[in-house]
Amino acid sequence: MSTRKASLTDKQTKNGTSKYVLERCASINEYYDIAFKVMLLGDSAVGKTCVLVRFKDGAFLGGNFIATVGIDFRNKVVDVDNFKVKLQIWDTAGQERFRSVTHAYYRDAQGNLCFLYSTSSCSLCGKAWLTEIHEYAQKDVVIMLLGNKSDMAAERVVKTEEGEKLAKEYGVPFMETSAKTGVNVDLAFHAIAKELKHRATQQPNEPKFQIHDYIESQKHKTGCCGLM
Ligand SMILES: Nc1nc2c(ncn2[C@@H]2O[C@H](COP(=O)(O)OP(=O)(O)OP(=O)(O)O)[C@@H](O)[C@H]2O)c(=O)[nH]1
Repeated sequence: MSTRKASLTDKQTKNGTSKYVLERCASINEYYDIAFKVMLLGDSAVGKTCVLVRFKDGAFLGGNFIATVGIDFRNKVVDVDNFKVKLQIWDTAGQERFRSVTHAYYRDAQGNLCFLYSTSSCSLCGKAWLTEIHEYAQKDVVIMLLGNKSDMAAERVVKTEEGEKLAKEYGVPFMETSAKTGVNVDLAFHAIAKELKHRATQQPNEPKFQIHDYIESQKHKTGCCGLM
């Protein structure tokens, strides 16, 4: 975890009044209070890159599938209870041949989003990834299980209940996402950001943040599509 504040500079406006302006570069993403690293894990083609692009740019990468080579990352700053939380999100390659590259990044990540594939019969893939997280990641890493491609109802093989059962077995939250429609994508990242921020700033007498309850309350509040 690292923290940084953009510097405040006292500047004169045209009418002589002074006001604070944030000194920052071209991107608003430069300013944040606290930062965390989050890894996206799962088999090749489950949709890790597409979910990340949906969250970062609000767009869907359709068309030809181009597999990630090694590892890539993107940053996004989200608002959590008046805190600017920067998520540095590592998009890992799902292909087996890059596994040793991925292993090297586990120890620095505070959050892991583990992807299931709702349209593949590989319901046990999620289990393999969760086992791997327990082997390589920090002990207190925040984990979430996602069933992506929920929009492909006709091709669905893994049932919602199977994802829920697996998540319950490992004591982690579960939700179904779609990079195509955007369903629950923002909610997944916001929930992770909120949990990480609470853990980092929680006062001894403050109640623990309940990520499961938060997800359920937001799902109901926002209907089909997660946080707007
Ligand atoms: N219908 C639908 N297609 C999706 C969704 N997410 C991803 N795809 C498609 O699935 C394919 C694989 O998506 P990627 O995001 O590249 O998969 P990945 O998990 O990053 O794969 P690797 O880089 O090999 O690990 C692409 O053709 C996407 O367009 C989704 O939610 N719905």
